[in-house]
Amino acid sequence: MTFGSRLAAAVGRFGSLCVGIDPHPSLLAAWGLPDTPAGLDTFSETVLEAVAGSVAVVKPQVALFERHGSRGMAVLERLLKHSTAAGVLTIADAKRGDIGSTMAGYADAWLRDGSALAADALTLSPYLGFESLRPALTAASETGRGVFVLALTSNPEGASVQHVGGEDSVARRIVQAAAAENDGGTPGSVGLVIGATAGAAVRRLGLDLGTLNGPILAPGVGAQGAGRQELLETFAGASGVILPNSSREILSSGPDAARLRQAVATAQRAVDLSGVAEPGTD
Ligand SMILES: O=C(O)c1cc(=O)[nH]c(=O)n1[C@@H]1O[C@H](COP(=O)(O)O)[C@@H](O)[C@H]1O
Repeated sequence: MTFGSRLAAAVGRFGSLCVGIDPHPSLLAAWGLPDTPAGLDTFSETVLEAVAGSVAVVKPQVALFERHGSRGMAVLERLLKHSTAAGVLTIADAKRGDIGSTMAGYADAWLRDGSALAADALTLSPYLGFESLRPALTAASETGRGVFVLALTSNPEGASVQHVGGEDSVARRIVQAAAAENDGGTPGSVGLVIGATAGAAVRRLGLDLGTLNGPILAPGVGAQGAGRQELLETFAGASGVILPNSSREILSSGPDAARLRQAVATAQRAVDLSGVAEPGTD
């Protein structure tokens, strides 16, 4: 079964919220945990336990494991395995992108069966050229995994690259290139990352999100200020699954499991777009 189909099924069951597992040093401190691999492990397992059975997908932020070297990455390996065992899909947020020959190494690490770091999907940066991502696209397609390619990121600096080109902007080309990877039938497994805060740019650059036939990861909910209204405005023209991601806002309610669950439920309600009229239709 493809990632696109597995994701659609999981979202149908649990809703579309993606919970980011971002063990920032400040959050570890707030939870009374040491900034060590053991602290990361307790943090990650507590979040997973709180969300298992109620969310479709988690997104561990790789940098925050990598800063602890091999022992941090071992914690991430365990988290990926335990998430799968708990029936929660994983998006490894590593934002990988390299020249083709060495991109194959990243693809083997994150998207191949038997790799200790294999996740259900991986975030990719296309700014060495979309085609340089081919080894990851191939590995994902061969193993039933997915990718999320950065198109319009939620940080203000992204505009200096992604908005370049006017009507034929860099972001627009990324959207078109990703859409070309997804055939029209089953839900595609080549997704995009578009910040939930990027609605004005989506409109100004004229991005057509209706033809992607793949999922869109939408970080920026909560700590970065986006909510239901921003999601509606940004993704009014989209047709596939939208995965709003919230990390710090949810995580700051830990370490108490009941409070974490409550924060997840609150975020799920905030991003639930079902039954909401589209802007301008009321
Ligand atoms: O690829 C991402 O996930 C990502 C892309 C983007 O444009 N903006 C963005 O914030 N992210 C990630 O989404 C998460 C957002 O975290 P919070 O702002 O704490 O909810 C972090 O892990 C970011 O690295």
